[in-house]
Amino acid sequence: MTTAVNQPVAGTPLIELTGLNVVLPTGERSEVEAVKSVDLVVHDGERVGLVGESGSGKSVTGRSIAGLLPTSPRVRVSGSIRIRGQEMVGAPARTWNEVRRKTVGMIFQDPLTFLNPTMRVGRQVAESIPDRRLVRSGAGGDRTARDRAVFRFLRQAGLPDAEQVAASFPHELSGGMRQRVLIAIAIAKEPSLVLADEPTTALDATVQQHVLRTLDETVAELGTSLMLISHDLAVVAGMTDRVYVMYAGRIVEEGPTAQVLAEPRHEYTQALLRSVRSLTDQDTDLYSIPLALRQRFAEEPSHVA
Ligand SMILES: Nc1ncnc2c1ncn2[C@@H]1O[C@H](COP(=O)(O)OP(=O)(O)OP(=O)(O)O)[C@@H](O)[C@H]1O
Repeated sequence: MTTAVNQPVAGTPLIELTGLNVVLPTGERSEVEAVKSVDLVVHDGERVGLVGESGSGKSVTGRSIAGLLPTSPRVRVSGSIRIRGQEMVGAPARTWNEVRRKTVGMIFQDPLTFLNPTMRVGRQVAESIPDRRLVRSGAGGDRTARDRAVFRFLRQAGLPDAEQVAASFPHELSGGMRQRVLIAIAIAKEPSLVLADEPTTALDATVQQHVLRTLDETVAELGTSLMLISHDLAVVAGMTDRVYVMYAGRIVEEGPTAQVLAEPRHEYTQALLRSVRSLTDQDTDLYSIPLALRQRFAEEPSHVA
């Protein structure tokens, strides 16, 4: 069967979750309803945030979109996951593989669990470049063309010393560099959606800001959609147009990011915002909350009451 999961379909959202429930086993006789009745939409070119405290169900929602839930037969998924209009609940593994190859590029919190420790970085990026991309660029599929593309993606992901990075093993790179490698791998696939789950949580503040900037610029350059999962409102405020707030497995609030931050309706969102506002006001980078909020509100006064 041929699927067309990477082809835009007029009037059809790129991602559409409807009444999604995910139950995961937590022990021999116990389970958790990690995601409850979630409705969520991402359109082509949109930047959407998913925020909430630890354990609220953000990652499980993200993994549902990438078909990366645990494989146990005790995992129960109900409701609907449509990708380019195609129902994915119950879809065979090969359809999910195709989605991950062409449509959804994921960036995880911990690159070391994703990267192969025994393979040089360049080869890992090379393997994610689809042949069709090289052929379209007129380069054909030969080794040199692929190497050139690898260096280009690494540079695009904020690694100017691309040749050296490509020749390295993951453990030879810093945390920030590894995270950029994941960005390179994700964008090399030319996905319709970059799904970044806490992409910078493990990094220190300065590196975090650089990596976020790279992700921001790269997504803008490629015109892909972005779904950014974070417990950190600061990150989401600076980089998304629309935000979903999750609490205890449910979406409790959704709207334009500036509006949700300016006039949070749900008490949980208000509490999230209060805790962020009590943070230091000394940050000066775009991706630190006080400034991010100020800039957002300054740029979009129509959203502010
Ligand atoms: N592989 C798993 N097996 C069993 N339960 C899981 C699994 N992954 C997550 N859970 C549970 O599902 C619920 C939602 O977890 P999830 O990881 O989606 O939260 P989160 O909002 O992403 O939190 P964090 O920011 O800490 O990652 C939690 O109760 C968690 O313990």
